[in-house]
Amino acid sequence: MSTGLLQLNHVLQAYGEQVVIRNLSLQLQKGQIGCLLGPSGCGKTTALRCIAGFERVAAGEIVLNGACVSSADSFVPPEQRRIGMVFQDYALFPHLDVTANVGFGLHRLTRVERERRVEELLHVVHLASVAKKYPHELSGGQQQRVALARALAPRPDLLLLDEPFSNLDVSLRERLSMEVREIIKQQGTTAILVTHDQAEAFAIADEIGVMNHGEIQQWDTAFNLYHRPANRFVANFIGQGVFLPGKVINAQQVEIELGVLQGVIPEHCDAGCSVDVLLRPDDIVHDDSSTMQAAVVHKAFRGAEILYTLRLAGGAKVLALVPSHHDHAIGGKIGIRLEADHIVAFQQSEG
Ligand SMILES: Nc1ncnc2c1ncn2[C@@H]1O[C@H](COP(=O)(O)OP(=O)(O)OP(=O)(O)O)[C@@H](O)[C@H]1O
Repeated sequence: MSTGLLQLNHVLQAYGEQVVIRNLSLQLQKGQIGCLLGPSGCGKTTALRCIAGFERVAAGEIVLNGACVSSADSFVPPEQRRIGMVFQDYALFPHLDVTANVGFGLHRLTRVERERRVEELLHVVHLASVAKKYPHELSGGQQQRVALARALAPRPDLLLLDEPFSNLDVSLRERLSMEVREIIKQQGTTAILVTHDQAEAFAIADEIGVMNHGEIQQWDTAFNLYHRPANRFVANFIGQGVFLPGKVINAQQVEIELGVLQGVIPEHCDAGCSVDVLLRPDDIVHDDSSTMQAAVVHKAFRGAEILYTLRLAGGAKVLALVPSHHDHAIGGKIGIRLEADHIVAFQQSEG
């Protein structure tokens, strides 16, 4: 069986006494885009720096293309790892034009080969028209595409992207994220992105590792992180939602104030067990004909939808994502219905 292009096995890294990443394991197949997502200080950048070879690991191993590049007693320097990097601040050479920036790492090629590769990449990143411009003459989005083209030019085995869009405004971020995914896929490159922005992670990555306190909490697709979070941290960190108290009825049913949910209940929960049930804003449907009424306490206009915060009769609050033509005033009541097709619940004693 293939071991993948990149494999981290139980990596541990520390700055002095402070352990920054622990028991970090992941695997990426060739051509796959992975992402490390987590709050500030959780160790994402350190993990990326270990993969790049800017930091050594204290235990565990990093295997690239079948060869161990880092362990407690072996270390391959960064320049021998065939890794490309894209940073938050682009790090372009200000005195070189776009063509020279992109061609910078191609000194091993002949002049003709180099020109051909640069031309090809400028076409791929849609920058052929600014080939002779200098970095300061470009927009932030254009500069980041130059940085991407420069990193991809030498055909690295692995591309690392460290918060590549955090200097860009939100609308551009989303568009560029999708564009960057297409470019990486078109080049067949394997990549890892580090970000604290889940929209960015969802737009780019095939699989995402949610990190907290130096550990991966769940490595999964965006869909599963949202719909099947492995623990409370992932449930809270990904998407929006609230927890409502519930009682397990049997192995397939949990009762909450809004009704009975069908699905798989948490392990070790018998009938009568108290649980916290996660409800996403899309689990609550606005329904004028429903007898169940909830009071509008807050509303956030999102364009196509309004995110309502609603108070149930028993006092608990839930969120509901409702098409924005259903415009209700704060203080008013609306009919709602539970429409969740599975159960996400954690035992009340669970941390
Ligand atoms: N060179 C260093 N020396 C000592 N401690 C460091 C060093 N670099 C990072 N740390 C510490 O390691 C921890 C993880 O930092 P890291 O930059 O990996 O987190 P991060 O998840 O990338 O955070 P952010 O999203 O804020 O960049 C932090 O507590 C940080 O203070």
